[in-house]
Amino acid sequence: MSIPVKICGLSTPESVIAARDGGASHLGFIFFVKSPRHVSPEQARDLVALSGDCQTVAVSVDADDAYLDAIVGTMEPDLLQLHGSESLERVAEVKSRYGLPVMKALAVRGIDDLARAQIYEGHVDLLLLDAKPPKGAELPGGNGVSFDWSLVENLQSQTPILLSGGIDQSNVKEAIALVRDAANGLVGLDLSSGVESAPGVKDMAKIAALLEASKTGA
Ligand SMILES: O=C(O)c1ccccc1N[C@@H]1O[C@H](COP(=O)(O)O)[C@@H](O)[C@H]1O
Repeated sequence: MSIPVKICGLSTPESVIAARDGGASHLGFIFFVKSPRHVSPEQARDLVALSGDCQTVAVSVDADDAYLDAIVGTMEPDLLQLHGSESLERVAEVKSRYGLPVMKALAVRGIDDLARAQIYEGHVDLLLLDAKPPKGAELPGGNGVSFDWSLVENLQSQTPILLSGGIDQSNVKEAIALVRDAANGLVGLDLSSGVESAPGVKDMAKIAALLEASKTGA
């Protein structure tokens, strides 16, 4: 059984097509200027035109209304991923301003971080668990690091959750098994640097291989 997989940080037509044709459920576009994966709203709009049946996701980090207006108005995403320290109040504002589903990313290192997931229950449409960035990292996500996945055993969420952070060829089987065995809300995977040959440079063969693994589990 295939599980939902979001391929994030897409910035070229080739990578969008590889993710789409490989069977990705979601395509993510990064709006964060410090990221090597950053795209403008206009670039994203042109890439979204190639997205087929995939859900398109605009990833922002503590963005203000003006920036979100430009992103939403130009790219017309299906889903907004909030990857900063957006409060419950900000999440509610964003949901009502755009009328779009929201996925809140949470940075996890220890068990206490998972408790915060509970706060967003019922207020967001999806949660994404990513590893806390390493000390000194410029990016809040896309750092290719994983948290201790055994922590998710402690989770009980009614809100669907994507597992994220450092998923690549070496650990994708374990990640798929976690999702397939889960009775706690984990429904799919989200990955970015694990399908790259260099920061921001997607590798089409890696995209195809990881998506194939999500179908077969092998
Ligand atoms: O990828 C980025 O550059 C990025 C920048 C700002 C916010 C979020 C970002 N990426 C998100 O982080 C996860 C995990 O990435 P990785 O697989 O560890 O490289 C990714 O899926 C994006 O949602």
